[in-house]
Amino acid sequence: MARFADQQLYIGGQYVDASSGATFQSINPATGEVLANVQRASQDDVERAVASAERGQKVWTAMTAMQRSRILRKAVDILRERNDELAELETLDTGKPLSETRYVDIVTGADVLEYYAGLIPAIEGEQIPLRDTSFVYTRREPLGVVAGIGAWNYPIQIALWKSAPALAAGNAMIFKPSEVTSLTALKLAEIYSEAGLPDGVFNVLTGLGAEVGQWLTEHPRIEKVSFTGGTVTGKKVMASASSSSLKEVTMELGGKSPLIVCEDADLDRAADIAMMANFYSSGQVCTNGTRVFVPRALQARFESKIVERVKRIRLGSPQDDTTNFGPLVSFAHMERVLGYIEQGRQQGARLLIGGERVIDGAYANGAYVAPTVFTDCRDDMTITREEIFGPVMSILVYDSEEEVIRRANDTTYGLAAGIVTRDLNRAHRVIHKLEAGICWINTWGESAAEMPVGGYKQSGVGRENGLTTLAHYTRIKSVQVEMGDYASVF
Ligand SMILES: NC(=O)c1ccc[n+]([C@@H]2O[C@H](COP(=O)([O-])OP(=O)(O)OC[C@H]3O[C@@H](n4cnc5c(N)ncnc54)[C@H](O)[C@@H]3O)[C@@H](O)[C@H]2O)c1
Ligand SMILES: C[N+](C)(C)CC=O
Ligand SMILES: [K+]
Repeated sequence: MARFADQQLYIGGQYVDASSGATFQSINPATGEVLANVQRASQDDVERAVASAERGQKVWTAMTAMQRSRILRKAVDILRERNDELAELETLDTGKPLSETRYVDIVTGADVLEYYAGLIPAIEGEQIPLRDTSFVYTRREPLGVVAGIGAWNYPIQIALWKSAPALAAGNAMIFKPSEVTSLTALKLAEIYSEAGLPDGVFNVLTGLGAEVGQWLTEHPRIEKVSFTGGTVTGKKVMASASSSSLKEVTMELGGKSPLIVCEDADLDRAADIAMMANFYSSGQVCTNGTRVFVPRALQARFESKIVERVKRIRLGSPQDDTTNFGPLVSFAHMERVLGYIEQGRQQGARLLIGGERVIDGAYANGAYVAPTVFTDCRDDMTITREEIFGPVMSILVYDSEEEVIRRANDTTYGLAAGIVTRDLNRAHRVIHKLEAGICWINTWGESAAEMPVGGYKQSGVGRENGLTTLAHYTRIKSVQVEMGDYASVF
């Protein structure tokens, strides 16, 4: 018996049954409990959602900018009022501790929605003078119906980071959450309706990526897909988006990001940054700095600071307020991470701490993996080349600035990078040479609404948040006006 009722689709401002008749389960990874049977959208349901979105978008875009801004700001207020309730649901579905979800997941989503709601009246065109009798003006028009496809690690935040700019720009969105964590995206749909969003402007289709995700990506009347997920999947999405209707894409993909500790760094600060960059959300954060480069002379001291901090981690039940390290998102993901840890051992990395599944007492019912640190890692190891997306830190040593920059960039990814040093000349000199889209100096992880985020190389295409993202949910129409004569050569 599931904890919650069967979860339906959300189309046209209401819950509706999927026509597939099929469901999948959402599981609480801390206990193995079945949270809900979630309906799987069919291709007919995708058609229903697109038709509803087209109708809703016409109502939405006919409103004034201030009317749209007020509705989205009302949704912000409701999100903040319901923060704790939504956090508890997110914790159940993801396994992330309440000490995170109460203060980060809904908060950072609502902040981005508030940011874009405020920008709606600022969406403007230009006037370009040509001559006394003629000028051009431009219009920034919405794309129409767009799709969002989310990953499982920050479900409601990702749904908000995609829908906020899309709706602010006057579009309607069909959002597919990850089938691993589908529950809070449906609550967001409820909240948008409660705030006054016209029916059909935000729809949620729960279902599998290879089904619903694919159908959305290929749909000829969907103008853009904003995708968050792994690079392998992202390439599939980009291929079908271009081969189907040449729709625009935003890709927020994987990473294997470097954190460079310099010999003049405050080593306690460097260790604190490395801990947050590897073990927050049990290591399931795309931007994590999982390759920690340390000067050879500081290796032993840095290792001991890391070990003492890992021993302080409070692994526990996500519902316990004192817990700061929960299970991984699923048992399948746990097995993937344990497989990487085994490869690290086999390929000669030296295990400093962790390295196994946690099965003491009740933890045996959950997908718990101990926070793990390898050292003496080489650039050619699987654990330093592939994204693990779990609580596994790899420490590598280096001897010169030139060498560490070269090695930090020696990856097909380019999502994030960071450096810890007291020398700000060196900080900017090195950061400017690192091939990454999201960079931090003497810090790690903060991602304000104003900060555009996205990857270089195979970590992504386009950006989320910041001014630039709003522009990418509009298209420019240029209009030339001629007030003088018109001469034909015929
Ligand atoms: N760059 C970022 O902002 C960011 C943020 C969070 C997670 N991620 C990345 O996401 C990955 C982990 O998330 P995940 O396991 O959910 O990723 P995933 O690629 O397995 O799935 C992501 C989404 O894509 C859907 N999907 C799967 N196959 C599809 C297809 N053929 N067509 C369309 N959609 C399809 C899934 O159903 C899911 O909703 C990691 O690589 C992580 O780095 C990146
Ligand atoms: C946390 N988030 C989604 C912004 C980045 C990657 O996981
Ligand atoms: K789940």
